[in-house]
Amino acid sequence: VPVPSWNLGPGNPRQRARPAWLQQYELVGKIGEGTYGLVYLARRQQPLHRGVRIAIKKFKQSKEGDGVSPTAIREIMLLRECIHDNIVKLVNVHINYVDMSLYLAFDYAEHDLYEIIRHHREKLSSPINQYTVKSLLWQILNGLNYLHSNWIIHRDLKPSNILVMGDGEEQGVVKIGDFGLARVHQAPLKPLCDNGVVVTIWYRAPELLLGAKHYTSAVDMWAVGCIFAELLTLKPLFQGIEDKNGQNPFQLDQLDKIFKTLGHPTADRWPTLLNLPFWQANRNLIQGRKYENPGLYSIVQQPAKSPAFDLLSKMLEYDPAKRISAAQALDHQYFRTEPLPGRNALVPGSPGEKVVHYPARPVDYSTDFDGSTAPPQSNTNLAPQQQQRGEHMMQVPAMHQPLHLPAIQRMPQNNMNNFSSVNQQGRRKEPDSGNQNYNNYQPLNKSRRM
Ligand SMILES: Nc1ncnc2c1ncn2[C@@H]1O[C@H](COP(=O)(O)OP(=O)(O)OP(=O)(O)O)[C@@H](O)[C@H]1O
Repeated sequence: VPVPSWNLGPGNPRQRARPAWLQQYELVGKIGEGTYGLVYLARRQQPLHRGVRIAIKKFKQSKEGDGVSPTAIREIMLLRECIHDNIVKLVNVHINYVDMSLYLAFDYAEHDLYEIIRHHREKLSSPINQYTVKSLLWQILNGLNYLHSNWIIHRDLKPSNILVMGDGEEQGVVKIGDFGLARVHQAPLKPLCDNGVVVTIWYRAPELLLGAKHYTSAVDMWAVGCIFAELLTLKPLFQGIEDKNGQNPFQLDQLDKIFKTLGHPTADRWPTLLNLPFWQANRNLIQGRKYENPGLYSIVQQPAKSPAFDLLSKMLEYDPAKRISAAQALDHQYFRTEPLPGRNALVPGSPGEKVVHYPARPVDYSTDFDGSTAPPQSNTNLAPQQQQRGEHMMQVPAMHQPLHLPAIQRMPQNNMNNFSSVNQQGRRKEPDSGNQNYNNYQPLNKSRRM
């Protein structure tokens, strides 16, 4: 890839200030901002991988200013141990010892479910085809089954954390990302009271909302159920309004939204309910309104007896002990009925169906690694293919400056009558890399397109 004339040369003092690790990349721009840092798009420069896109996460420093945060360290430890088709791959790690900032480079994924769902809802006004829904779900479960089999709970699954590969050899393959808050858990489960609650409110399992002291892998299955419903309807299933002043993790509105759709939980259906701290403490508030007629099937518009509805209701089972596991879900009838799931989720489900072209991830071309904004560059400096993509190579600066960046706007601006703008995204990080033997590794080899 030709380097634009205004790019930093090796003699430039700012260029020399770049750590060796960062010199392997040409920064394209900023693609996102999460709770713990910024995400950039860059291109690899090594001869064998020249031009290959990569997502670089720069972590904010911890508030205490005492170097790389424990969250980041935890993420890396997890990342290094995870290798799976459906888990985003960590390709490089760097700590800048000058300011103790941390950079992680991941394989770049052009799409995520947040944007795919939004495209169907706002641009196409048409549902995602059944084959795509099934293939996405199967791969999410496959990645999750791998994590759960290795005692890792994700805890922050939501559409923006489910990445999908764009054009290329892995097109349409799902990659679970953002394991910032995932932890290796070992039986017996550790108490979590010191951690606070971490799952974004819309995808948060009822036992967490009611103060359960332990996470189990069932919290991820609840989130997958919510994502499954959202894939079917293009709208978040339970859009509770977060009470930021409330007694976290107790979120009455979120619980109310769940109860309204699934009916009020009962001790018959969920015996350990009575032991949950906020159930007892807020009896009057919670039970003020009793919902008895679950309306899930009318919301997702699936026949109550269909395999899709059966699987969904098993994911949204109140009692975490009875909730379906990822391994069981992969074995469900839904995945054995036509259309069968495939490795490339983004191809049409049947001949004659139109291919959907999802838009490329929006990139803020003007923001640099340190968060500063570069003056607009003339396109005449760019190689033809860069001009076509509208890309500007960024100068990579010295890295000692604080980050003061506005988040990239990902909330829908209009056209959203039924879609509350409350905290849709939820934010956190991801992980991966290592090479261990995994007993439950399940390659995508079961269906017709694998
Ligand atoms: N490997 C990747 N390839 C492409 N885009 C990515 C990659 N990893 C993350 N992103 C995108 O970058 C954006 C920010 O990601 P990040 O994980 O930092 O935050 P988040 O998931 O939006 O929120 P939070 O970190 O608070 O959970 C998201 O849009 C996400 O889809």
